[in-house]
Amino acid sequence: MTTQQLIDQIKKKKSFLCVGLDVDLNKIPQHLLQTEDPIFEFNKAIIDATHHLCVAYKPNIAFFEAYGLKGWQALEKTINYLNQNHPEIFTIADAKRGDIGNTSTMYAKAFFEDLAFDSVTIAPYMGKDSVEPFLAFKDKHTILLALTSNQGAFDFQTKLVEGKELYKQVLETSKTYTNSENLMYVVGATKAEYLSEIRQIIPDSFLLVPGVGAQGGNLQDVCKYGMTKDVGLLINSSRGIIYASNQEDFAQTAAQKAEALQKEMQAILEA
Ligand SMILES: O=C(O)c1cc(=O)[nH]c(=O)n1[C@@H]1O[C@H](COP(=O)(O)O)[C@@H](O)[C@H]1O
Repeated sequence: MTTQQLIDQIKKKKSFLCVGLDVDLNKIPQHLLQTEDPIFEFNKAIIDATHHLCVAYKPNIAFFEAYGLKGWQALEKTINYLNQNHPEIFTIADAKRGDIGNTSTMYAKAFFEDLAFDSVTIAPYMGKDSVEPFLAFKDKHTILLALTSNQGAFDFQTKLVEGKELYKQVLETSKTYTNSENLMYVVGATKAEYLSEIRQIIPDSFLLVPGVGAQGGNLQDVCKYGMTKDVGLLINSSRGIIYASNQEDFAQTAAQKAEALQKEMQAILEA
């Protein structure tokens, strides 16, 4: 998917919501456990109930890998279901990969070609030759971890390296990579106060912003400091939406939570 197609979808739906699919069999409604593929059935129900309210889905690969072969098959069914039924929706493989060049190429093939995701999250710390293999894919997007939502972000990312915070070095250096127009970045919603400075370095790039809801990040602050003329934001919520109910009404309740966020986004876009 091109960035322009994503922007068009945001404008049409008046939403920049990304629903995170972090499926935990201990948290999903009991009745789904009787089905042949509880992970896929859960995702399908959530997608059917929320696709008109969001512009992206982000399956977190850990939650599939944890269930072995069945988990990976459920991931494949989920991305195929999205690509076949909702091709306009932006898909993110939250895999946080990155390795030496030839290995990164294989990761890129796995997520961009075999599974046909639009984007994948990547850890930047192995540098240029670990990121560029992902950037080589046309109309696919590489979402680099810049300043993450968790407390551990302060261990390294905000530390000064040659007089500049490491996450700023990541932003600046990544702009020099071949095909850097295919880059997006992760900035946690819990780090909204850093967004003004981040926008000075990457004024137009899309940001994937996790951490609203369960982690306490604030949507209004993120938009105030991080929004661009083309919105430039994908706000992710996982647990706050998909586990709002663990009863038979789970998909309907998820849709209510998604709609509340979408309405908040619409109000910001129309302000
Ligand atoms: O790359 C991510 O998506 C990510 C980066 C980050 O800094 N913080 C973060 O929470 N995430 C992911 O975003 C999702 C957040 O989930 P909730 O806190 O349940 O909304 C999880 O899948 C995390 O792995």
